[in-house]
Amino acid sequence: MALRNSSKPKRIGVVGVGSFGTAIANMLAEKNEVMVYARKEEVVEEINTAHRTSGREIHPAIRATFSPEALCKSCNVLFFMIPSSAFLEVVRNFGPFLYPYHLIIHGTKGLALNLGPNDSLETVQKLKRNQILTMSEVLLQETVAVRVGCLAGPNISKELSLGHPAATVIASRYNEVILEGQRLLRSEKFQVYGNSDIIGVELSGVLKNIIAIAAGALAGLGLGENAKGLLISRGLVEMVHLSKALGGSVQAVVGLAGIGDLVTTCNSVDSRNFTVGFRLAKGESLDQILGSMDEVAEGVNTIRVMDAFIKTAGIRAPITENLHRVLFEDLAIEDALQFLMKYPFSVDVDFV
Ligand SMILES: NC(=O)C1=CN([C@@H]2O[C@H](COP(=O)(O)OP(=O)(O)OC[C@H]3O[C@@H](n4cnc5c(N)ncnc54)[C@H](O)[C@@H]3O)[C@@H](O)[C@H]2O)C=CC1
Ligand SMILES: O=C(CO)COP(=O)(O)O
Repeated sequence: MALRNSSKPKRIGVVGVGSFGTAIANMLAEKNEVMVYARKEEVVEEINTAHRTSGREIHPAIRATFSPEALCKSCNVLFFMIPSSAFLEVVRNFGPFLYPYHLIIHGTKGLALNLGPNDSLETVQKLKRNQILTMSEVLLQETVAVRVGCLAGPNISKELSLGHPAATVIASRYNEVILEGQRLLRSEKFQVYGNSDIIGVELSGVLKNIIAIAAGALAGLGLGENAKGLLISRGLVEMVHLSKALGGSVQAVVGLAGIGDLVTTCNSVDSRNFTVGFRLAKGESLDQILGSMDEVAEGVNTIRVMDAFIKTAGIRAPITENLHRVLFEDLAIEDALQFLMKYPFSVDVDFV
């Protein structure tokens, strides 16, 4: 089994040049040779000649390829920066070219399903834990890669691209993944923390999107900062319970990837999840909103997945359950809010 590829110095690979992939590739390019993968030939051409794509500047030193094989041969470290809806397909395309010496860090804040070939969320309706995969679980299940990590934290890509100060968490069971992520990304403007609870950190990034949709809805209804404080604190409690039920630690949720990202996303008009909630509250339908967005709002699918899990696990997650009704069962946002205000939350903090 090849554990290390010791040939000449390698580039750092980035898979996906959307909003977040571009921001991370540009940050990596400040101190590393970087190669990005895009599936479309014209996007590769545009990056290599004009150093831009979709209106975003690409660091002139970055090279692009549309070949998974070329990327895997050129790079020992790969950052997967694609939406969860495409993650399995992309990982399967890369699988034949990945070896155990590859170190992979993903930045995806969504979930995948592990169902039979003829099953879907509609047909199964209830989900057990082993039918839900975080992206690190997809990587470990689908490839021979071992040293896998995730990157999560309050990292709105637009702000990263402007060079505003920020921080993230690299989580992995392998300390060398954390150290390598820190070495590659840390700068005067970007702090990188480590955490060994990769599942807890991934789930923190995934679950805060649900609360961000709710925060956008509160803002859209013009309900003020007291209501937002209430939502963020109850949302944190709900994130802890859901994360624990899925195998994450409390410690991960109360860290940068949990509460840090929760506060950022619940306050940012640049958050796609916040925007979905805001526009819903302004009267648009979910289909209208998703049909007009070019970028992914992971929280919408996460609410579907978590609602199906909640039903099976027998836990209560009133914010998620009510948002599910709003998004998929035509409950009015105002009625969901009424329900939540009458919900008998009695203990302030019940997880420490
Ligand atoms: N944009 C942000 O501020 C942040 C995003 N994230 C997470 O990063 C992930 C990606 O988000 P964004 O970059 O914002 O999304 P995006 O929608 O801007 O870009 C997604 C990229 O994936 C590519 N892609 C989609 N399907 C593909 C396929 N089948 N094969 C190859 N490439 C494919 C697209 O071409 C595009 O380059 C999401 O899970 C998101 O939650 C995390 C932190 C911040
Ligand atoms: O996760 C993010 C910032 O940390 C980005 O949030 P959105 O996906 O809602 O834009």
